[in-house]
Parts: sequence; structure tokens; C-alpha cells
Amino acid sequence: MTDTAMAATALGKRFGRRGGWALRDCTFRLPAGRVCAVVGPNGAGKSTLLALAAGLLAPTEGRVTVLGGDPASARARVGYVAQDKPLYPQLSVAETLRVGADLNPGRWDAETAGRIVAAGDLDPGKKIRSLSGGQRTRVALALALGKRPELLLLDEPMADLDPLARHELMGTLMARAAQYGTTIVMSSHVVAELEDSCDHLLLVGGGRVRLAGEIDDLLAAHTRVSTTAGSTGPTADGSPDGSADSTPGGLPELAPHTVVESRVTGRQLTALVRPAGPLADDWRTSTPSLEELVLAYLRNPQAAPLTPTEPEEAAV
Ligand SMILES: Nc1ncnc2c1ncn2[C@@H]1O[C@H](COP(=O)(O)OP(=O)(O)OP(=O)(O)O)[C@@H](O)[C@H]1O
Repeated sequence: MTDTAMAATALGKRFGRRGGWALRDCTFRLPAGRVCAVVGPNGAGKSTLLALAAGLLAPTEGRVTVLGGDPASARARVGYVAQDKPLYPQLSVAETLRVGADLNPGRWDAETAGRIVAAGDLDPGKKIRSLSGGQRTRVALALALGKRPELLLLDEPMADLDPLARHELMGTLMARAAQYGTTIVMSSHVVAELEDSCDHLLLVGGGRVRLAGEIDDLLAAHTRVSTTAGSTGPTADGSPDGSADSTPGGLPELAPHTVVESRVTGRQLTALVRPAGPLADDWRTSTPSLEELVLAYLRNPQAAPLTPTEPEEAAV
């Protein structure tokens, strides 16, 4: 038993010798028992990261460990649902669950798998190929949870589910995490949905980890500020209406804080910063929501990352 569910050190993956890096220099540690959101723009490297953790891809450089060992040795204890939810199309729903039982002797939780399928009103005799995308997702999640995994890797699990199914299956996942201490790592583009369910965040962009840590810690490290910019006149930025986004670090009023995003509208300056010390008394401050934080980093790919440099460091 280890208190680390997943750790990466200088992890990198390049597809083909001449291909670009899908993932590069990723270092982070995910404690066991957490529900972790992996977010980032299209092509950021989220699926690549999950496939490396599942042992379906081999790193080009660096290392990833899951449940204290290499991904191949942990496979029996890890559930993985890939983005395209691969299943055998010619099998029926019931046959698919039987395969799950056969492949996981001594671990298979038939009751949970059956309950997930039944909640979707699925005919057990229906072939996988005739199911809708959302119904297939339900069967894939039933298979993954039936395995009683210690770590669940889910690549956009909610993408094709209707709102009720999303709510129900998210509830099932959260109950699993709370009852059995299952670690869940799931990629998603719907950040607003993650705030209540996830406690850890990995924000990936351009193949690099840009934010990594407990969501509460990450939110506490950032402050939304607004102030009247004394030296910044209506057209100081050169825009005709005096409204402009600024590049991080570009405004002297915000020094020495790390600026993730700033905007000047007339004489009004608003910004999301990582304070490097006390903030000026006349600044109005508030804590950002998770969605605000993620959107600010997504809009500003040049903002300085906030990640541990060594996996061990994140344990403190
Ligand atoms: N099998 C592959 N061969 C070549 N390049 C690949 C392969 N898989 C992924 N890539 C490239 O690696 C990069 C990261 O892709 P990945 O699928 O991990 O991104 P993602 O964050 O999951 O994106 P999305 O949100 O669109 O699902 C992309 O530039 C993609 O083109």
C-alpha cells in the first residue's frame, strides 16, 4: 500500500521520431484517495498522460508510476476508460459484463457493474454495436468499476452522457471514492462540473503540466484583484477604447506579484495574481472560483506554471 496513487518525473512522450512532443517534462504527484481533474485545451496531452498511466503507451523519457510501481505491474488494480470507450461490438451487454468477470477473477463486483447497467435501462441482450454513445459509456464505466480498481483513469467519461446520467454516474463515482478510497483521475472540458467533485487538479497545456496540486491550495495561492490604475490612462495600452488584456508581468502596478492575467479598462485594472507578499491596502480582492482560475490559465498560455519540481515536494 502506498500513499501515492500516481507520480511522474520529467515524463515525456513523443509520437514517432520526428513527431512533436505530446507531453514533456511533466512532474507531479497525486496522493491516494483523491479525485483529480485533468483539464487543458484540445491536444494538450491529457489522453496521452492517461494512456501512459494505464500502461498503454511507453514514455519516451522520464517515468510514471502508479500505485507504487510501473503501470504494467499495476494493471489489475487500475480501471481505465479511454476516450473512445473501446468495447467488443459483437458482444451483448450481458456478455460484456461476463467477460469483465472472467478477466478479473477474485475481484469482480458483479453487483456494482449490474447496477450501473440497470440504471441506464439497458437491455442485457442488446449488442454493444447497437448502443448509443452514452449507453456505451455506461457499459464501459460498469466494466471499469466492476473491477474494484484502486485507481480509476477516466478520459472524458461524461462527454456523451445526458445531464441526468452525468449526475447519476458522477454520484456513483464519488460514492466509490468516499467508500473505498478509490483514486479517480478524470479528464474533462466541463470545468464548472468539477469544482464540487474534485479535490486535486492537473492543468495540462502544450504538453506541460501548468498547475498541479490540491484545488484548495491552488485557489488559496491566487487572488483576483481590482484597483484604479494611477499611471494607466484610458489609452495607455494603445487601444482605441482603453480596454485591453495585458501580457502577464506587463503592468508595474502588479509587481512583484506573479500575474496570470490582467485587464485594463479605462483606469480600472483587474487581474488574477499569485501574490508574492502583502497586497496593497486599496486593492479590492477576492478568491477566484476554480473555473475562473482554469480559464485564466487557458487564456494565458505564457503565464508562469505552478507545479512541484519534484514529485516528493508536492507531498508536503
Ligand atoms: N497516436 C498518435 N500519433 C501521433 N500524434 C498523436 C497521437 N496521439 C496524440 N497525438 C498528438 O499528441 C498531442 C496530444 O494529444 P492528446 O490526445 O493527448 O490531447 P488531449 O489533451 O487529450 O486532447 P483532446 O482534449 O482534444 O482530447 C496532440 O498534438 C496529438 O496530435
